[in-house]
Amino acid sequence: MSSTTQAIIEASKQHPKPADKSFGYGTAGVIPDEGVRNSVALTTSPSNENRNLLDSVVYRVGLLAALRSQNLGGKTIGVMITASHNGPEDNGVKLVDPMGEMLEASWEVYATTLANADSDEVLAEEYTNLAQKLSIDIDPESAAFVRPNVVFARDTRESGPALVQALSDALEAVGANKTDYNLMTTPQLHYIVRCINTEGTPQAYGEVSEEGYYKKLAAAYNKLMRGVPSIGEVTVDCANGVGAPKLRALAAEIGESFQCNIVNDLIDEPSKLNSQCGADYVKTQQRLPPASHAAPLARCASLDGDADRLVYYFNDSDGTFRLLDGDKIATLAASFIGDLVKAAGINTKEKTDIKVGVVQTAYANGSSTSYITNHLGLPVICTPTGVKHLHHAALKFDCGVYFEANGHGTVVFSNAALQVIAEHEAESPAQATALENLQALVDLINQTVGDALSDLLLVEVILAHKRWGPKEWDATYTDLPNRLVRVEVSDRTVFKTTDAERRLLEPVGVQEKINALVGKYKQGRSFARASGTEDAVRVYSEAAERGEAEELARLVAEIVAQY
Ligand SMILES: CC(=O)N[C@H]1[C@@H](OP(=O)(O)O)O[C@H](CO)[C@@H](O)[C@@H]1O
Ligand SMILES: [Mg+2]
Repeated sequence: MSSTTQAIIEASKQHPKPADKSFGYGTAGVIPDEGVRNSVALTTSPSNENRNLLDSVVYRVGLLAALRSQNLGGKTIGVMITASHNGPEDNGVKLVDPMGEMLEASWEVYATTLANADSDEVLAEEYTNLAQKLSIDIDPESAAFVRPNVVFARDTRESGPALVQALSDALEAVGANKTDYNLMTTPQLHYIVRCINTEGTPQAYGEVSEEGYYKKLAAAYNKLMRGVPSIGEVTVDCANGVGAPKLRALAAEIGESFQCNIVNDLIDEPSKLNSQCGADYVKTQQRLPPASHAAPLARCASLDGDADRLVYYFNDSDGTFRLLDGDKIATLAASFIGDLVKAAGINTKEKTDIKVGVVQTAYANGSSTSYITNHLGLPVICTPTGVKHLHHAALKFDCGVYFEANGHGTVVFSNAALQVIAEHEAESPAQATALENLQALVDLINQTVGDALSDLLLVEVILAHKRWGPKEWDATYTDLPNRLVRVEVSDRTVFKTTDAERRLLEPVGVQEKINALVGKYKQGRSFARASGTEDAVRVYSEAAERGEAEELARLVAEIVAQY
């Protein structure tokens, strides 16, 4: 047995895997998937149970992060400890690949294999097998040994520090270089990883530090706001999570051109995380967080617990709540960028065409899809749920705008587009201004992953440029009434979909029944798919009238419930 495997076994004894538990990789690229966490949270001593459960998972993910780094010649890999918008007693861990993307999908199975190894010895064996399969030399004494580089951070959850210890123990066992970035938002860690791996290259993404992140965003924001009158304060609900101190630091760096009123910033009270606040609360409850006391027509936004989701909303003059979700953010961003590209004169020259496109999931409101296609004249791609799918599809465009309806998304530019934007020569002062704005926009947007802080600044810039309040933004198109229902079934795995999850292949015959129902409703659309994060099937429906959308959802849910 090598000294490394011996060290792995020794350290693993401090982080034993709970018997009778198995772990999976969820839709969000988190292990364990949210279903496992949530079911654990129901036990009598939730936080202790959770901590024990995840301890072994995080230790093993640490081993995998090191292997991933070695497999990529020593490139730096990121590990983020967070459970996002979920309850404070939950936690999870995600890996970040070198360019700041989520872990390549083919590696998810390795994560699952290591996480589920039954004993310390089996774990060491699986680790060795994996290293062999990937031709990685794991002996630090060997000449071919590549020292792994791993950086990590956590959100504000109480279980975070103990899990960081588990991670750290794994990295030490395999002789990795490690840097602890302590508290960070998920997108900040993605930024750091990309900066490290591109440092000193023509693609250098920014200064490798949290300050560097603030400086980059602040400079871009201030450039875009030059000569643009302020549209006043935005109220931001930070879900009582890590986004609060980070937004405050960002706002301080920007200065007076960005006015925000931060609410729900109690990070010293961990039980308040995502409780009665945050992007998920607002989206699912369709109401203001009780702590926000916004005046009618005042702009409000909510982040989630790790600040990678953003939704906007306002109360109309008559008091009705209006949500400006990820679809509205995507359409706003796509139209603004499309206009800038045109105004910069880029698309008039055949060779330097920049094709802007939008990526959505089946949960995007049908009205948003029609608006993008018919009004903005831009192509739309629909992918399965989960940002890893959207991000991948967005890379097919020169400029790909992707958002899930729940507010997770960003804009990605291809290298060719970046080059055109950097080198294009403006032919008039108006073109020059548009071009400068486009160049600043590239810096303002966190292209590694959906980033609530970066997206917030993006929306603020666009609204200021358009001189729009939330009502004008909301008026761009009217959402079709819709309904999302959660149906508990005995085995959700029997629901198999195709066509970006919009149609069921199995159980056989169910799709035909859904089709027959949908046909009866004006502008009706409905689909059912197994959730990747909860033990349930989700049914979505929309139709021209509220009552019809509700009825359609109920009837489709009844069909699903029979299985
Ligand atoms: C309808 C819906 O909102 N689904 C969410 C939810 O996935 P499900 O697979 O539907 O449970 O959690 C994912 C992770 O946060 C998120 O990416 C996705 O949008
Ligand atoms: Mg999140």
